[in-house]
Amino acid sequence: MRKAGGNVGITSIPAWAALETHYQALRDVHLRDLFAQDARRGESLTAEHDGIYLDFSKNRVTRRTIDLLVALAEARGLRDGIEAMFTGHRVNATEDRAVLHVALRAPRDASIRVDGEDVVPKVHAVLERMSRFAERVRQGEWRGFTGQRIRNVVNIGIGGSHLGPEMAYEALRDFADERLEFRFVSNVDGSDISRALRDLHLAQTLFVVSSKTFTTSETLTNARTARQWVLDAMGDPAAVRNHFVAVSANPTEVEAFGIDPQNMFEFWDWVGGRYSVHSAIGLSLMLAIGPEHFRAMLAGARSMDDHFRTAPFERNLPVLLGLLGIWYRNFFGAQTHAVLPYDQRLARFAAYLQQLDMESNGKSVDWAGRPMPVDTAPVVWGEPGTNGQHAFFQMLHQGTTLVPCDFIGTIEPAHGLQEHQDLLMANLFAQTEALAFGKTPEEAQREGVPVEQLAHRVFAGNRPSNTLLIPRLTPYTLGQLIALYEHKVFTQGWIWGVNSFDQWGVELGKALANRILTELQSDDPQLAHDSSTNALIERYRRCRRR
Ligand SMILES: O=P(O)(O)OC[C@H]1O[C@](O)(CO)[C@@H](O)[C@@H]1O
Repeated sequence: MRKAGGNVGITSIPAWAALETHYQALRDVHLRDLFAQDARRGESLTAEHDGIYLDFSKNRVTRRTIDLLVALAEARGLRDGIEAMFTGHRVNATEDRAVLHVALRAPRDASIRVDGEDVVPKVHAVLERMSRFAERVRQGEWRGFTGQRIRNVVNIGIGGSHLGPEMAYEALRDFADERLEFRFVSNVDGSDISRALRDLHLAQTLFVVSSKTFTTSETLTNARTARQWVLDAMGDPAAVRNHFVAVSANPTEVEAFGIDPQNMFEFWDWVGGRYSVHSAIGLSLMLAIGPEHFRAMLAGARSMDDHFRTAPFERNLPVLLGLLGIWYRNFFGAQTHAVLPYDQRLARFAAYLQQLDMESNGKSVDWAGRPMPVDTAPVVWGEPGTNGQHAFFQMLHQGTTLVPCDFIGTIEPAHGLQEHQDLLMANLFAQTEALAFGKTPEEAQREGVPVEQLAHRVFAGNRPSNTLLIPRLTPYTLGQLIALYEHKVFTQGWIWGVNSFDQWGVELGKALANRILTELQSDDPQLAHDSSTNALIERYRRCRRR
């Protein structure tokens, strides 16, 4: 099969050269002029799918830019890449694995084969097991060891086994069963688990240990601590059965940890950790919002999957977001990308996207191991509006760095405070307008700004943004939003020609930490690191509590 981005270096193809030339002509054109030249720009440079509206008119592009970017996607074989992913080809070439998070939301009657086996029935079988289990806990049938009803659920996981469920739980709390309390523990820093458990009654607490590999040291350390506390509280190893379930792709390690495989919910090596929120990794979320809402989230993601697979690139939301990202990263040299949800419920969305984007495309070699001739993943970051406006927006408006932004707004809130909502949305629209159009010295002077302050009080503008509007934040629309960004990341990775589905870059630090851990816990003076690391270890050893 063809690999990501074909075999020719991205900068050597005519589509890239055409974009270079076009960039030279457009780089100094102001958004003010682009809007002045086309009165309908704000309506025409938009795209919509199933209620999700994207306004990309406040980008430094013309229709021709989009055509050239689409031509780049075509030249890099994106259409084939999408088909390869959706049909179970091993697009994760370095790990020789299929990439099938889309199978997690495939309808029951679909068929997607990996090594000749249809994976869709397996997906639905696990979903049904999860649903039965979630209902038993929510109805109070699944009890703690001493017979008490489960009131607290603690998800223990990290990275993809944490960020997705935590983000989605925060987003969808309005749909959650209020009789249950949810906590998400990830950091190996003991303050995380001790704070999470401090006020919980362990006899009423269920731990969901989530780890694809079930070898991740942070998760296993936290899970061992939780297990010990449960054993101390209940005084009987049999209590583990009532208080611990696992979500994993590794039944052997789950059993070795002491969790009955009957209490394990499975997913598979063709689901990447950062793409796993729709798998059994979503169990804690399902416990919170219930199986029906969880299935609605899958349906939303499926709607975006179908759109990504079939819509023409110039109207394809994930493809457009991906192409615009490439335009800024590779032609304007933008180093970061801000994601700014004007919805407090999406407070963890940027953190979730950081892993999705940066762990996927933060690569400096292509799929064949050749050095990348162009930059790949930007630094993804962000905070909800309007909070960010009172923190870092100064830099977005007047700093020396170009930061393309995605603004995400929800039209209808879940609360009835319409005045708050109008103010929130007024701020969102105002920010995108201010970033794009700025304020000229003449405008500032007309407002009475004294000449000596003029330089400080003008806004250059021409700072690009996308605006995404969603009708309501529901399980369905959250599913759409997650799939939108998953496919944006795929689009970029495929066009750049990197493998978006491995993460070897996290291994070196892990291996060194294991070695240093032994050294921290021994008095052997022999240290063979660099002088800085040696001195830090020695200082810690001298001062640490014994
Ligand atoms: O689910 P696991 O196997 O515990 O891994 C957790 C996370 O660790 C990573 O492997 C990187 O350290 C991520 O890709 C993954 O989401």
